[in-house]
Amino acid sequence: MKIMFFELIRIVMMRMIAGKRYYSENVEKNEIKEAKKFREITMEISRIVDASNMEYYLPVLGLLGDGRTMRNQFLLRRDPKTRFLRISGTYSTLVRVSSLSYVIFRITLPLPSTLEVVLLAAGTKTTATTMEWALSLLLNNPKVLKKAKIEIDNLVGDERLLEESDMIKLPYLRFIINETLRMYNLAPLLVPHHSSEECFVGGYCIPTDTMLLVNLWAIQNDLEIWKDPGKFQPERFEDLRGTRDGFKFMPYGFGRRGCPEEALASRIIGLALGLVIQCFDLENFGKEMVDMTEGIEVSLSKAQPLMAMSCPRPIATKLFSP
Ligand code: HEM
Repeated sequence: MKIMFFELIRIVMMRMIAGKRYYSENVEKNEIKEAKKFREITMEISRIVDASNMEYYLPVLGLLGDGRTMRNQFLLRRDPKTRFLRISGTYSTLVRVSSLSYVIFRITLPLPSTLEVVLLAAGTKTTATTMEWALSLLLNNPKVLKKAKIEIDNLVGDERLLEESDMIKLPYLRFIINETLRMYNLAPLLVPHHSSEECFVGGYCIPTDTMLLVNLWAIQNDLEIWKDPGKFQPERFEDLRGTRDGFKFMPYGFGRRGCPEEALASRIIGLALGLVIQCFDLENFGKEMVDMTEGIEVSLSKAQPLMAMSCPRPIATKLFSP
């Protein structure tokens, strides 16, 4: 499941950034090599984002250069004629009008932008791994999974697939995603913040130029705020008015430096997870519960990738049969 969710997100991100899929079944042969390289690089980006950087402690090491330079050169290659971002192969005319790369290029001309790399770094692992956690939790809680299935079936029926516009009418699916983000947030310490001037936080004086970490995990699992925080109970979100109700739940951070793609991420996760639930009967691989051990990276990922057994439901057979 981990591989599939990552592949899906890479495709969505590249459609957004470059205006085309990074890989599909009918790509030309010479593009396959580039697609593989791109996949390796996005995996490397995740590793780098998660790792401590020796350069922070010994700045002189920066002079030696590292894989990031190579990565950025590859990702930021632009077509010499059009100057559009080149990730894999040539571009269709669609790219010229609809890709983020085009918009950024128009704004930042003539400087190459690293925003695309930032989006890949910030958006790929967060979204894919949240889906993996959510599905792991559902497999360990079959009653919740059944309830989600009933909600989707009642709304959508068996003649069509779930669509983005349905999301607003599926509160239980939304509660499941919220509960996943409460328990397993990919950014348990958010992103380090920095005080540009002296300020007060919780009564403490924070001098200028201080790095501030917010322990989001502690807030979202605080026994004084949440009843049985270790239990997966999507229903608890029924009583929560507004997502950030008193700042006890803020999986995407808050304020000017909060995640700019909260709406995009929740739509992608909702739609992808909803479609998996709608189209497949899923079971644990083996008799044991899914292993929920957390990895050791800075971002909260699973130590063991999720494996699941899936059987297409009648709706999938009906809609996908040739
Ligand atoms: C489940 C999915 C996601 C989660 C949980 C998440 C969470 C976060 C968090 C906690 C922050 C830091 C906020 C803070 O420190 O106050 C952040 C920042 C950011 N996120 Fe997301 N994010 C997700 C998906 C995405 C996606 C899909 C994209 C892009 C396509 C994205 C782009 C960014 C960027 C660019 C920033 C930095 C914003 C800044 O520093 O001003 N994120 N995200």
